Amino acid sequence: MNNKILEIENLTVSFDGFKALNNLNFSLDAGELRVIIGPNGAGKTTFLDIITGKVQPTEGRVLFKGRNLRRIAEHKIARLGIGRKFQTPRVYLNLTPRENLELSCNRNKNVLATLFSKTPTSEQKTVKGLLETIGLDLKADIPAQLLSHGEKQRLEIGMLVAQSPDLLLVDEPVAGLTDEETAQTGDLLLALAESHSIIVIEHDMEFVRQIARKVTVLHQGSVLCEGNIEEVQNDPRVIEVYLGQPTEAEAHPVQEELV
Ligand SMILES: Nc1ncnc2c1ncn2[C@@H]1O[C@H](COP(=O)(O)OP(=O)(O)OP(=O)(O)O)[C@@H](O)[C@H]1O
Repeated sequence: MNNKILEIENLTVSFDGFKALNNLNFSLDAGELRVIIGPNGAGKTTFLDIITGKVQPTEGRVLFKGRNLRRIAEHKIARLGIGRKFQTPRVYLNLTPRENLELSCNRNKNVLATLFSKTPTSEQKTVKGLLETIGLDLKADIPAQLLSHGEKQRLEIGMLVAQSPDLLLVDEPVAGLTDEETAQTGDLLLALAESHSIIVIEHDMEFVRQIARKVTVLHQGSVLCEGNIEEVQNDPRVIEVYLGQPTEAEAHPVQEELV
């Protein structure tokens, strides 16, 4: 039986002739947590854009649970079970964490209906469990604008999980977080990995070390290498890619960590 939740075959994405992704092949097992790293411009964001249907392949294909995603609209792909967390938190700041999660649990209702109708018991349980999972049970009823950046990030991850996606795509979840918040986010992703397939894009190598089992390195739109964190860090091609771009080291400490 094929236990791949995601298969990407010979994928090329050209923007006016420039190949942001170049004959890329990638697969993810159901239940796997994968971290993707790579220097600026390697194609990481485009890689996520292709999976969510924001960008269409020029060549090649993306299969999600065996289904070709070509020409399926973004919102329909989301409904098929792919959830994406962007870098900047997108929570309703005037609502509480509990209300934000209730809204996400029931996307069919609008904001007013969610706030003024009685929440079914099953949903209350889900929200309670999620608040505990994301470590916001004690701050469940204060406006989200009073949360720290890290707490907002965890809330948004919770909102994503509330929609019950099979595959979670998480883009740089610890950018701008303190060390403590970074560790908490890592613990949260590890907990979620027990019941979800997750792809995380990240530059922070300390964080990558905390959560990574298998790492994929992208470079110039293709997979440069894959392996566990030690294999990847010691791979001469990876060292070369990061060493060859001294200005990148200033932008992202990952390169300094690797050398
Ligand atoms: N819409 C677009 N039109 C033209 N070029 C684009 C477009 N989107 C991305 N690119 C180019 O494709 C390449 C890959 O970009 P992408 O944003 O996917 O890289 P990245 O690995 O996410 O980089 P970063 O770490 O800086 O976010 C870059 O050279 C970028 O300039």
